[in-house]
Amino acid sequence: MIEAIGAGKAYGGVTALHGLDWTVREGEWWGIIGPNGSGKSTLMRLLSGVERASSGMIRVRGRQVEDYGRKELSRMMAVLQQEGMMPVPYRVREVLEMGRHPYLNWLGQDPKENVDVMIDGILEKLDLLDLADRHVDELSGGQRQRVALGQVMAQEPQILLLDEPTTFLDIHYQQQFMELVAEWRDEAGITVVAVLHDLNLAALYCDKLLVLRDGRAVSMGTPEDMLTSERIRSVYDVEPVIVAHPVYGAPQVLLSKAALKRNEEEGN
Ligand SMILES: Nc1ncnc2c1ncn2[C@@H]1O[C@H](COP(=O)(O)OP(=O)(O)OP(=O)(O)O)[C@@H](O)[C@H]1O
Repeated sequence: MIEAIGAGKAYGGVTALHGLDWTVREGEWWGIIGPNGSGKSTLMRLLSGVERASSGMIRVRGRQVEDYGRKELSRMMAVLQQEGMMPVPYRVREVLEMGRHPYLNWLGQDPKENVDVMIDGILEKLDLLDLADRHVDELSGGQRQRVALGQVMAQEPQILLLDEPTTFLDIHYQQQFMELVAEWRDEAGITVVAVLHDLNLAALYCDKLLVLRDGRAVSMGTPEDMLTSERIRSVYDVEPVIVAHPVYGAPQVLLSKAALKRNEEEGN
C-alpha cells in the first residue's frame, strides 16, 4: 500500500530523515513513535506528498506519491493534524461536506448519490447530530477534533494519516478518538498511519510500530517486540517499567523515578 524506499529528507544542513526502508500493507495500523525531533512529522509530510523526499522515494499503490494529482491523492489519502479543525466560522455540517471536495466535478457536483444520508450517518456515529448547525468556532477542542475526523470520514479515503491526533484531548476524548478510528478501520478496511506520543495508546491500538530516533528507524515490528525496557530506555533516555495490560496483554509503559533520583544523588 505504502512503501518508503531509501526515503530521506534534508533541510539545508539538517538531515531530518535518513534513507528509510519501510512497507505498510493494506489494512494495517502503524504507529510512528520516537522522541521530539526524531523525524516523525517529516516522514508524515513525505507520505502525504506535501514535501518531496530529498533521496529515495515514497510509493503509494505502486506509484510515486508526487505522480498523483492533488484531488486524485485526496480521494485515496486523508490527513488529520494535531490541531484537528481550526476554529473556522462554518457550520459543522458544512465542514463535513467540504470533505467531499476531491470528488466534485467542474460543475461542483458530487457523483455520489445520497451524500446527505452519508453525512447524517457520520454526524450520528460521531455524536455530532446536536452540533450539526453550530459554528465550529463555538466548539471545544475535543468537539472540533471530532468534526475534523468527520470531515476525513466524508472524504472516504483508503489511507488515513494522523499526526499526533490526541495531543490536545483529555483521556476520555483520546480513547473515544482511537475507538472511532478502530471502528472505521474495521468497517471500511482503511490503512492507518499515526504519529503517537502516547506509547500506551499506541500499544493498545496499533498492529505495528516504527521507532524513530535522530531521523533513523531504530526498529519496527509489533508493540510487544518494540516496547521493551531496553529500547524505551535507549530511545527516550528514561527508566521505564513495562507491564502487560491486565485485560489485553499489550505492553504498557510506566515510568520510574530512578533516573531523576540518580541525577539528584549525583548533584545535577
Ligand atoms: N522545515 C524545516 N526546516 C529545517 N529543519 C527542519 C524542518 N522541519 C523539521 N526540521 C528538523 O528536522 C528534525 C526532525 O523534525 P520533525 O518535526 O520531523 O520531528 P518530530 O519527530 O516530528 O518531532 P516532535 O515530536 O517534536 O513533533 C528536527 O531536527 C527539526 O528541527
